[in-house]
Amino acid sequence: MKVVDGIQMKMLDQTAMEEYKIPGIILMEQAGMAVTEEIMKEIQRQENKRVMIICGLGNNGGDGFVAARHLFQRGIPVKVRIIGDIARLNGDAKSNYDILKKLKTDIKTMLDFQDIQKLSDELAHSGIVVDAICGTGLNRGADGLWKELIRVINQCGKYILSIDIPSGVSASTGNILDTAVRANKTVVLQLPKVGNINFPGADYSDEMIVKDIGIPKEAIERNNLNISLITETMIRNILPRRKNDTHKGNYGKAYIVAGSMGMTGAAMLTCEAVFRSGAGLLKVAIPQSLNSIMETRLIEAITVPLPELKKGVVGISDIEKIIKTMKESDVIAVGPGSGQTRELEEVLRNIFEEATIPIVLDADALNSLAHRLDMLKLLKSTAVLTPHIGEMARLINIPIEEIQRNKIQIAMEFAQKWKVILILKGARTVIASPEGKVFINTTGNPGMATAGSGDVLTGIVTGFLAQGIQPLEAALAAVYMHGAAGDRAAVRIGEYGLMAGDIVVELPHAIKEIVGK
Ligand SMILES: NC(=O)C1=CN([C@@H]2O[C@H](COP(=O)(O)OP(=O)(O)OC[C@H]3O[C@@H](n4cnc5c(N)ncnc54)[C@H](O)[C@@H]3O)[C@@H](O)[C@H]2O)[C@@H](O)CC1
Ligand SMILES: Nc1ncnc2c1ncn2[C@@H]1O[C@H](COP(=O)(O)OP(=O)(O)O)[C@@H](O)[C@H]1O
Ligand SMILES: [K+]
Repeated sequence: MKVVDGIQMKMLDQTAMEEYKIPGIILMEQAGMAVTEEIMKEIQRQENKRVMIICGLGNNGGDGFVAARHLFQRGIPVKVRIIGDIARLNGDAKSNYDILKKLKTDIKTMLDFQDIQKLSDELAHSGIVVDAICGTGLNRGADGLWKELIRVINQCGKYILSIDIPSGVSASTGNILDTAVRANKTVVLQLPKVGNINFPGADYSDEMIVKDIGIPKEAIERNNLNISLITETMIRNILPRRKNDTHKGNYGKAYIVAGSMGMTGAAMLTCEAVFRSGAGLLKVAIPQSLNSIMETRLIEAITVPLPELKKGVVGISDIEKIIKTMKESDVIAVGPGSGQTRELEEVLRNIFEEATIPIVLDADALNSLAHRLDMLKLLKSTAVLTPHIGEMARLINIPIEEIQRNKIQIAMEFAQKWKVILILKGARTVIASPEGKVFINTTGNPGMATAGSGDVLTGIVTGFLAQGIQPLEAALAAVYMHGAAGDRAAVRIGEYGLMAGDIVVELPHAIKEIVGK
């Protein structure tokens, strides 16, 4: 499913109106009707059926006017309060205001703090509050009267339904510009906005329902929208069913270079995830002194002990052995628990120069790259980078907070600039492709914020790549399944005690649910 930012939604509205000749007032009518439908559902559930609709002066407010009219016609007690001077109403919103006025509904404007206080008193008698203050048109933080209005709405304790996006949330990023309405439900118009999906906007949107307002599918396709939500259907189409007449050779040879003294566990988790995502064979290169630990725990993998220059870490002296095994493999992953050394940079340089297979780079491989991003230019094959936000900050030398505020834009620019697939991990992982496509993942839960869960993701991407799934598709499927496995684990044992190993345990079940066997 496509997701849009504020600008893309405006373009889409324009395409519908200008090229498909759909009058804006018809779109607004459908938006208002969709909202009415949802309000009517809530009215069935609420004892107090009085509705208060709070409108701004833009088209979001216009949607509110339409809903007010439909509720009025159905005999529902409804009041409309407008924030700002109605002399500034125009276009379709003005037309709908005029109709409401003629119908002699209870409409008042709010121009000062006293009016907001009056609203506060009135809200005590309302059952449902509709937030139609502002939608995709938000252009700055809600301050002054708006701030007070939002405070009063949030404190009223009534059921709050937002139209399109809770007022105060940026549709393009999900950031809260100062303050925002905390909705119980958001009726999202036509397509989800980035701000409904990304945090913190997703928390403010709460329960969401996407409603068609009549923008033609063709118009949506024509706009070349570059952001999508990863859906279950998408993943079902990516992950093939296993054919009967096959052997382990058909499911690929994965090669992992991971682990160092004190971090053998990272390598272990990655390797287990490789097998649990269906790869046929796995070789793991591990510093010699750690080999016996690895062999005891992971009996299915073949270990390739590396002679060590320094005890417990991979070094440049190992490179010939690494390259030789790489040339016999279908995918290589480097980094989980590798330890950050100057030597690892050199190991990476050699791998980049020689590899013709997909490369997955995680953790210490990314930290090593941070000083030498230019090395990515050496790549002859596709690389998938899996930084969390801290690693991303180190990679591009931008503060964490700035990346957090602008995840999509930053991920997109990085993937395009360096021609890699970027998996920017977190609560709502963003995947960006060299072609400028961006995907947002919604599976996963805070229980996964625990040591080693990133190593598991690296193993899943590597496992899917080993099986010949195309890099972007492998990244999408891995991120989705990683979250889905985490969600299963959270259902079983809760979020508190969830450990990375639990994600590995649930992974095959999560895959089976999607693939069917
Ligand atoms: N043809 C269209 O464009 C349609 C738009 N629709 C609705 O219209 C919304 C977008 O409408 P608009 O672009 O008119 O804008 P909004 O209605 O979202 O915003 C209203 C106005 O508030 C002002 N504003 C923004 N931030 C403010 C702040 N912090 N403090 C004070 N004032 C502020 C701006 O001047 C803006 O024009 C969508 O979210 C959707 O609900 C729907 O009616 C469907 C059709
Ligand atoms: N709140 C959350 N919601 C969804 N996924 C999460 C959440 N917290 C963490 N995750 C996922 O867990 C993984 C954590 O990875 P990472 O930080 O690299 O862990 P580690 O370095 O310990 O292996 C990422 O894939 C991330 O998307
Ligand atoms: K709104």
